[in-house]
Amino acid sequence: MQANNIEDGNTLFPVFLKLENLNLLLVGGGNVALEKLEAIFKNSPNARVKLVAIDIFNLTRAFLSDHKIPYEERPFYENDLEGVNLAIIAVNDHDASRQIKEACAGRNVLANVADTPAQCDFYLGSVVKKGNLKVAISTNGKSPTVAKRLKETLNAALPDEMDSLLSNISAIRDNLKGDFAEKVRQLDKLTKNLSPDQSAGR
Ligand SMILES: C[C@@]1(CC(=O)O)C2=NC(=C\c3[nH]c(c(CCC(=O)O)c3CC(=O)O)Cc3[nH]c(c(CC(=O)O)c3CCC(=O)O)/C=C3\N/C(=C\2)[C@@H](CCC(=O)O)[C@]3(C)CC(=O)O)/[C@H]1CCC(=O)O
Ligand SMILES: NC(=O)c1ccc[n+]([C@@H]2O[C@H](COP(=O)([O-])OP(=O)(O)OC[C@H]3O[C@@H](n4cnc5c(N)ncnc54)[C@H](O)[C@@H]3O)[C@@H](O)[C@H]2O)c1
Repeated sequence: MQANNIEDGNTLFPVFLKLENLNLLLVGGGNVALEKLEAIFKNSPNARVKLVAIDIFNLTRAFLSDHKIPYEERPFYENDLEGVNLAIIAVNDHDASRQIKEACAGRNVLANVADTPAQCDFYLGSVVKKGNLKVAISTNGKSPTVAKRLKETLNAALPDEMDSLLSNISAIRDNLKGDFAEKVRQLDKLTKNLSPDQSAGR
């Protein structure tokens, strides 16, 4: 089954993962592995990650030490997938990359294959974060650079007060009385001004 046919429009289904509850294996210790580590730990500081790479670059090694991430400096072995839920394959050898992806598929481990978008079960997104608010952007693999630029635009456009707004609404939400429909009605009314169409809501 093809995970994502990038020729037929954007069929990706976005989700937000709780990486502190999942085991992630990162294969590769070079520049891309470091970028993926930075992206993971910026979002999920308690992510459960281990890394395996033949050679680990100094900057990657420093990041691993700083974040107390377990690693082994050797080639990938299939046993590395024991207990693993997700894998990111960031190696500079296409044959090895494909073989590691096949090993993942054989064990139902979802894999991101950094050198081959067509083989990815999931992509990483470009992430805008304002406190509790998180917006993830994907261009369906067409242009990560455009995703990065959109991130910068949204980051500038979203007010910094977004987090206090979320905290206030969350407190109100916890104290709402009534049945589900009544709660939805009250929350829609309270947040009406956030919609560009201010007549929206019930
Ligand atoms: C969003 C972000 C998340 C992250 O990595 O954290 C991310 N790439 C980022 C940056 C970035 N990546 C690349 C450049 C160089 C310029 C350029 O090529 O545009 C830059 C820009 C830069 O670094 O400035 C090169 C590149 N990337 C991929 C390939 C392979 C290929 O396309 O064949 C190549 C070519 C390798 C080569 O030529 O050798 C593939 C993927 N990169 C993705 C995500 C997935 C699709 C996301 C989507 O749907 O939009 C996907 C498919 C798989 C994946 O990696 O998950 C992060 C945003 C940073 C931010 O937010 O600041
Ligand atoms: N998806 C993205 O965002 C993105 C961005 C740029 C580049 N890329 C692609 O990602 C790949 C990796 O790029 P890089 O700059 O990190 O390369 P790199 O040369 O900096 O690092 C490659 C790493 O893979 C390791 N490795 C190779 N074979 C291995 C094996 N069998 N088992 C364990 N480790 C192994 C090496 O030891 C090294 O640590 C390239 O193919 C590149 O084209 C992807």
